[in-house]
Amino acid sequence: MTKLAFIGAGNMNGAIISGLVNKGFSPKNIIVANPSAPKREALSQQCSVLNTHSNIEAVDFADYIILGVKPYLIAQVCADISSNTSIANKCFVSVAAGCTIEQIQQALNSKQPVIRVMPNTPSQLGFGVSGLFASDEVNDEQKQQTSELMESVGIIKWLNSEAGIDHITAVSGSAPAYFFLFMEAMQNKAIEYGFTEQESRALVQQTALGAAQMVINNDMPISQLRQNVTSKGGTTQAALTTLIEGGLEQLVTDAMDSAVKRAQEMAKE
Ligand SMILES: NC(=O)C1=CN([C@@H]2O[C@H](COP(=O)(O)OP(=O)(O)OC[C@H]3O[C@@H](n4cnc5c(N)ncnc54)[C@H](O)[C@@H]3O)[C@@H](O)[C@H]2O)C=CC1
Ligand SMILES: O=C(O)[C@@H]1CCC=N1
Repeated sequence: MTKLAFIGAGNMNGAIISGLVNKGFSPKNIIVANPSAPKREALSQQCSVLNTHSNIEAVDFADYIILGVKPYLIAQVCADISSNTSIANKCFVSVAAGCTIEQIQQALNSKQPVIRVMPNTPSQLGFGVSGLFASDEVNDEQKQQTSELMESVGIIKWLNSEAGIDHITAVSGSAPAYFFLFMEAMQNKAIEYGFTEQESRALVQQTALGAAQMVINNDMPISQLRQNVTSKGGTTQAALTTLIEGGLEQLVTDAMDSAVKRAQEMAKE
């Protein structure tokens, strides 16, 4: 059975672990490493996975090492692992934004198989999106197993180039936060109208869910779904005109370009 070591017990690794365990992946085959106890112990208790303070112990346990620390820590963590234990036959999977395969292999001091995955936090609920790109050293079995792993928490897309990871970061990795910001703004306005915080949240979340379900369950273009809500001269048209004249579409594309640019900058830092 495949054994997984998650390095870092934070938001993203936590979301993937929860998703995997919810889908029936055996928690006995998962270990999570984090230097400080509270997060790893909470995750370990919540998902019944093994935990350790030692990255080395976690690496020794597993075939796949999922690197889920902040990007600026990836090189340090990799260097520490490779100088303290054998990494032969281990496949490294990095979820870090703006951290290239070449940098990871350099830090590991070995042309190790490395797969970059750009997931998102809805993986926790099985609604994730992950972009994947593999180094030349990754074999078919490792590709297959990583596909199965990430497919168990959402949909996946193998990318043709490593640069595609930065694009999918803008499209889906960072994107739950765009929708959250939109929903926060709507919730705040609903509160201003006099709904309670709880009522406002319920109204906004159900509307967002309904809109996503409409997109999922219809073949028609999203623009058609929008038009179906928009009566000529009506309330929706008034609202959309405000959004469009305020530059929403340009803002969204600019925001996505900013995410790509930031990922590219991070790779140079
Ligand atoms: N949060 C998100 O939505 C997404 C995050 N990512 C990537 O996931 C990675 C982690 O991000 P988050 O989970 O948001 O951060 P986080 O801060 O929630 O988690 C990082 C964890 O690493 C632990 N840590 C620090 N030093 C360590 C070490 N030396 N060894 C082991 N663990 C250590 C921290 O204690 C923390 O629990 C980043 O590289 C980010 O680019 C990728 C896609 C989406
Ligand atoms: O904000 C970040 O840099 C990470 C990568 C995608 C989502 N969170």
